Amino acid sequence: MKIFSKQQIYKGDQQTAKKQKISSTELMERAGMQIFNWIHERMQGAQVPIHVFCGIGNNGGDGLVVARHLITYGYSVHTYVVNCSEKRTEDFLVNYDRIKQTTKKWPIMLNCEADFPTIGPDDIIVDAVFGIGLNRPPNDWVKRLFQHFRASKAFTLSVDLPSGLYPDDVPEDENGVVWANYTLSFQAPKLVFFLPDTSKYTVNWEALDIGIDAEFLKETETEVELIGKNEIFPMYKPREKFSNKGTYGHALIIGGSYGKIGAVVLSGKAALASGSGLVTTFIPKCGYIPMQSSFPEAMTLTDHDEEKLTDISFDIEPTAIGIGMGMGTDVKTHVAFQKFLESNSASLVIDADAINLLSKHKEDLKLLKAQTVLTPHPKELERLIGKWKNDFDKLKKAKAFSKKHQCVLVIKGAHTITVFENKMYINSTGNPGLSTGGTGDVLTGMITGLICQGYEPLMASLFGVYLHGKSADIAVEDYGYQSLTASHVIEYLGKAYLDLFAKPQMPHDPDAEEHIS
Ligand SMILES: NC(=O)C1=CN([C@@H]2O[C@H](COP(=O)(O)OP(=O)(O)OC[C@H]3O[C@@H](n4cnc5c(N)ncnc54)[C@H](O)[C@@H]3O)[C@@H](O)[C@H]2O)[C@H](O)CC1
Ligand SMILES: [K+]
Repeated sequence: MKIFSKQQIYKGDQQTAKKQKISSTELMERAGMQIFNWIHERMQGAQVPIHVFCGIGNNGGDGLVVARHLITYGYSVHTYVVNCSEKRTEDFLVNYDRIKQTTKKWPIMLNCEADFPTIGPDDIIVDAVFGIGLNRPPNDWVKRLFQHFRASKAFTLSVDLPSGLYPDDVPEDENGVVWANYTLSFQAPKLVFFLPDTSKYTVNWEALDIGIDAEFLKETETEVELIGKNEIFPMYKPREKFSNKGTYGHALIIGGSYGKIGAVVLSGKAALASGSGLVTTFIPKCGYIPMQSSFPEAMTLTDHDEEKLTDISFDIEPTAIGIGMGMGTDVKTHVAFQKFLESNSASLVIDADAINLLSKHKEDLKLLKAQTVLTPHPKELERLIGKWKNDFDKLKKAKAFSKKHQCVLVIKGAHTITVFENKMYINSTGNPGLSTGGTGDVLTGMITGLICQGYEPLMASLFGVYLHGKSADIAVEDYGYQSLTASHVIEYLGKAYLDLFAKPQMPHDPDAEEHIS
């Protein structure tokens, strides 16, 4: 699913109005009507007080449309105008007139803290104060209004995005933002729903189809995409009938040190379970017996050093190599890694200590072949690209790094973001059960295994990250967040593959569109 920038959203509105020969007021009516339908479907006329807070821009206009329909359907509605500026938009004014013609209970003007209404914990707040047009922090009294919402504990439904959130920046003050239970976003979600700094402002989100011009949606190239089953399924490469283990490549997993052989076991098993035809592991000598006994499907090569990697040489021709898990950063290991990079010609996935070695010796980065995949967690990323001011700065730096070194950066997190040159892909699967040792090793193995089967490194990364999260989502049903382990993610990989063929995700299936951020 495409995630549009603020400028693209405004352009899409204009193009829609022009192509469909409707006014912007009619588009607002459609948007507000969708929100009303969503509420009405769930509330079925229940007489719970609904407080609709409207700003003075078009987000406020949407709020006035919602309030008008709620009033017409007999709900218990209190409408307020958050009077924070004199500059009302035209469509706000049209809808301000319309609501005054619908009810004698006109919207109440809020100008300062003394005007705040009492909101009960069982009431509902509709937050339509600011949308994507916010261009400066809200006034102090408006910030206090947002804190008043939060203190009330009422269910808060935000229109388009939680007020006080910019679509393309991080707010400086978390008290200046509405903390929503649910956000109904028009047409597509916003990038801020997925970033660590800003995802906390809405527990759930859903995108409502407001009929934006289909050609605009199809033709507009976005910088950001949300990756779900609809995007992943077309990438899937079916297994051929007349195939053998050689058809699906040979993965080589290089890593481990004394006490950290398990990381390579997990990675190798994940490469195999993702479908690689053959798997060889390359580890220090001390890991030979544990590896052979715990992972009989793998072939094993060893370094001549007992406890660490000092000389990465082998006489096999792997299709793809995953390197770094449990490897340590010993000086001798660094020399071996550097020599390996100089001579390697296979596709490469770099993880953990191999990333740390690259961060420590930035001159080695020039040894990376185009489309090398790096899979850092946030701390490893910081060592690699330097500190960032906020998530947007992080993404800017990550894009510059990817462009400079022509590599695929898989930034691991609650919503893993894969960056390649100027594009960013946000993963939609996974859960907090994945916050446990070894899951990163499993991901590296999976991406390596997918490259072995002929997936391009970027596709392998997107597919791997998706399947890894999906496997955890299925496994968590049996194990719960606390007990989920990296081994379960490998064990359930088959179910994650099968899920690709389960009931297709319908574009308008409400279950499919509800998301926890
Ligand atoms: N396709 C769609 O997504 C549609 C979206 N709609 C809604 O329109 C808003 C965007 O409306 P806009 O008028 O551009 O801005 P906002 O309502 O978000 O509000 C900002 C408003 O207020 C001024 N302003 C900005 N910052 C502040 C501030 N700190 N204090 C006071 N005033 C401020 C600014 O000048 C704006 O005028 C979008 O989110 C949707 O909700 C359409 O209704 C339908 C199509
Ligand atoms: K809002």
